Amino acid sequence: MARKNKRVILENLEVTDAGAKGKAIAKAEDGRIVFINNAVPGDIVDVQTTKKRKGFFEGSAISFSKYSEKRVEPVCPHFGTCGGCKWQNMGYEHQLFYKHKEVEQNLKRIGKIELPEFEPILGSEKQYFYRNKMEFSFSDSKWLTLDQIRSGEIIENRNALGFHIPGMWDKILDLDKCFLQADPSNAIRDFVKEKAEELNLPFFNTRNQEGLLRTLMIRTSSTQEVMVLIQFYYEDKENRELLLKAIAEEFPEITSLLYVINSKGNDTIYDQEIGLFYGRDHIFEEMEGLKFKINAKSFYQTNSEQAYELYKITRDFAGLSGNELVYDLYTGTGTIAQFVAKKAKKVVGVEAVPDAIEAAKENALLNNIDNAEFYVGDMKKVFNEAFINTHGKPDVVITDPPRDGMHADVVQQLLNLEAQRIVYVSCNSATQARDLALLDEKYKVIKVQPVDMFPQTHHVENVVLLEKR
Ligand SMILES: C[S@@+](CC[C@H](N)C(=O)[O-])C[C@H]1O[C@@H](n2cnc3c(N)ncnc32)[C@H](O)[C@@H]1O
Repeated sequence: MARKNKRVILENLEVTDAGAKGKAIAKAEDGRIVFINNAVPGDIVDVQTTKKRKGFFEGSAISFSKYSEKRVEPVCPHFGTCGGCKWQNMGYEHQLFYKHKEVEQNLKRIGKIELPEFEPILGSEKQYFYRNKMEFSFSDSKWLTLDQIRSGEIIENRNALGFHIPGMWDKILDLDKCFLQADPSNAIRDFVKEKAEELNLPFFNTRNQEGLLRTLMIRTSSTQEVMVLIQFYYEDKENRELLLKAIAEEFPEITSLLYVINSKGNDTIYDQEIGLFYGRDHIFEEMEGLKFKINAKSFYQTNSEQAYELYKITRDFAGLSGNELVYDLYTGTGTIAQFVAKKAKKVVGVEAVPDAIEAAKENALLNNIDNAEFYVGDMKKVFNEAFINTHGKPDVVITDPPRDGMHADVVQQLLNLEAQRIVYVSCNSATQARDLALLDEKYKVIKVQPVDMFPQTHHVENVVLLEKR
């Protein structure tokens, strides 16, 4: 194993592409692909390898003999250390180009199906401060940069509140500023850290599982409401209340101040009881007059403005006239279902998470939507003949599965169903391409529209319209 990964330096590589997990791509002299961190297409670089396999290398650019014209100066002081925005050093028009290219290559190479000309990728109007939800971790063992270590300076305060260093479960980057969520996000995070230190509250140590403060979640919304949740490792009522009271006083714009006492090994809150310190236990998002109630555990698309664009494309591709029975598979909290309900006879949403279905039903009531029904279930199990007999054969199916795509049994059931149209929304065009290849037996791809929901990252959403042959 050690031999396999023996580090070498590959000199003078011309970076020609970007894609796979945000890495830049070049070809080594022996023809092997090299996946490179910290480089941009057009750079000429020397690469220190970190991984060596039969068909490829992985590594980081260590010196540059030419800088690409596609480069821009990253705005964030944490670029390069923080794993969040790997493409911040590439102009936005180039980010869009490589996202579009990745979708196209996946659909062509993996799908191997007949494709129409793609719609140009839809960029996000906001390229920074577009997220409505951020989660930060507390740690008493802050990540030190190489410069800090080399300086020999003794850094006594190792408290941090920020993001995990990529690939390091116990090391947290202490953030000065993050460009992903609009104010008051940065101000709240900074204040919480300062106040916690003033109160001498211990930051968490993941390795030893000790310390009081675990995570901070901030949600902002298009209705200008703000939700803040602090996760504690154990109950220390006096200090918990001191900290939360100080936050409430400093930020009157917070409409929902929550806490969790979580003594488990991991810090997911989904199986934990949420405590309400101040305000309501939820905030609202609004889209085209529809209201969506969001609690601490709710899923909601993290780029609200671009989610609206994505949903409009989805509804447009569905081509509804008002008479159709629509299935919305993997419906989450039923946002797409409610978004298309006005234009359909009836919508049936299916989702595996019971809480999400509860929220979908509550939101439908809130929005006076009486032609949408929601059911809990694992698609692979519930999407059967009995389900179809109960709810009817759909005219249109909208499907928005997780990154793994659809289970082969679900695809087979879609083939059996023979709905006139399928609109396939995906956050992973590789698995989408695999599923499209299976659907090709009965469906032709009519339209393809990539959408950028996450500027500065390599992630890309893709909407495909299929029609029955
Ligand atoms: C990409 S999200 C789509 C959410 C929703 N369409 C939206 O725009 O908010 C995928 C959803 O699929 C659900 N899911 C994952 N696996 C599932 C399965 N096997 N059966 C049903 N739902 C599943 C997840 O819980 C998640 O809500």
